[in-house]
Amino acid sequence: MEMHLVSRSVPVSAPSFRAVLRAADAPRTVWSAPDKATVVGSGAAATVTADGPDRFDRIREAAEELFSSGDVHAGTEAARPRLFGGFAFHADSTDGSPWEDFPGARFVFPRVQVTYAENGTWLTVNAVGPDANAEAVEERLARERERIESLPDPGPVSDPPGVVHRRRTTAKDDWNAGVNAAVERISAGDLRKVVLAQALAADLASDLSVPDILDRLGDSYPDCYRFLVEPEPDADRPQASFFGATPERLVSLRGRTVETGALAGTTGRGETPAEDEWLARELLDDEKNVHEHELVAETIRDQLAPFASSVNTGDRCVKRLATVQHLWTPITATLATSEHVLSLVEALHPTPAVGGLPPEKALETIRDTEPFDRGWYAAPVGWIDAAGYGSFAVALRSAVSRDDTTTLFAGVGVVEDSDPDREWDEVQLKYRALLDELER
Ligand SMILES: C=C(O[C@@H]1C=C(C(=O)O)C=C[C@H]1O)C(=O)O
Repeated sequence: MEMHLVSRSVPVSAPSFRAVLRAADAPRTVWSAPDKATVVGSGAAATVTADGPDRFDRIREAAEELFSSGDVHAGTEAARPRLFGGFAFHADSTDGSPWEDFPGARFVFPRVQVTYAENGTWLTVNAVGPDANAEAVEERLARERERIESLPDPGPVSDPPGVVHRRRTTAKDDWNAGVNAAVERISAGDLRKVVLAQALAADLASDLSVPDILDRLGDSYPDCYRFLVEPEPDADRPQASFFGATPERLVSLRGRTVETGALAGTTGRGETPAEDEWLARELLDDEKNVHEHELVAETIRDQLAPFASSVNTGDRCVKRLATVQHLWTPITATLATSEHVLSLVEALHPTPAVGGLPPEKALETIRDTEPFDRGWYAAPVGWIDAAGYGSFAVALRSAVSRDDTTTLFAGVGVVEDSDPDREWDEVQLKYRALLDELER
């Protein structure tokens, strides 16, 4: 099929993010980075998917083909054509529950997109295929504009749905055994670090409104990346949604400027500002957490080095979120030659913030230990454009919902002096970000 692409945008008077998302069709898309435009996508004008270890290259090739013949009037940079999506954590396919509908990689070019940018709100209509033509897209744009501008006010944000039942994939004893076995491998010199995760399935008391949750997460976690990814609707199954608010950037590329960072090492929030400060200081001084963190920072620098003419590391500091505090080191680089952002995504994923060291042994330990499929949890989510620039986050503080069950994921870095009880508590703390939006 010839991949002719047509894209048209106009400014619109802004209905709220929640009103637009509530009215969007599946597959719905949300992407919102701190201090950047927020995007809501409705439907798919085109979809590219890939599986297996070559999935990064396959997506890049498909994107290049899609963007190769564009008739684009975007009006503003934020509304230029972008593909939104992500990857599975592991290179082999994800078919365990609740990931049945999620391929190894999937990106969507939204059919209708609303972009909340610094210079106003933009409505975009896209079409792809042999029949795509400017006239039809402009007509659709006029119709969509009328529809969007007359969307009803959605009223107050709904209460959390409530949780009637929780099922853990990992019993406490199994967790202790898994962490202890990993610590033994580390002591034996087989492994330096491994990130072990758990899943928690929450059966809900009433319907979940993903738009309402994402809206509230925007208020509670303004410094996080919010995302929503939906697989192709399937008539035989209720729609699945993967969403979250993650503090971790994997990598952004614009021109030759690369922005990334190490985020690893965790403590809680205090009851008072003084207690917060005390916990932050303790985290900065804690040998175990600093070690766990530095393995991540070093590895990111090593992975970037082959691409870069320079790599710069900022000061290690504390990133304070509503429920946790993390050690964070900003890292920037300048590329030696132009690269596609997916080459950097492939080189960096998974960093030892979510995988471990050495990478192959850590992945094997994860597979042997975790009794569930990570699916897209802890994997790259973000966007790419026609220039090969893009921005990716690590899909943490995330959940998959389908029907009346929402499955949450959270993990912790295990190093030589890890204690299973403390690591268990840290997993529960990381669940809070989303569990607070589900429990009454
Ligand atoms: C693995 C997760 O978080 C990662 C692990 C951290 C840690 O071990 O301290 C901190 C932030 C993230 O890099 C998660 O949230 O599920």
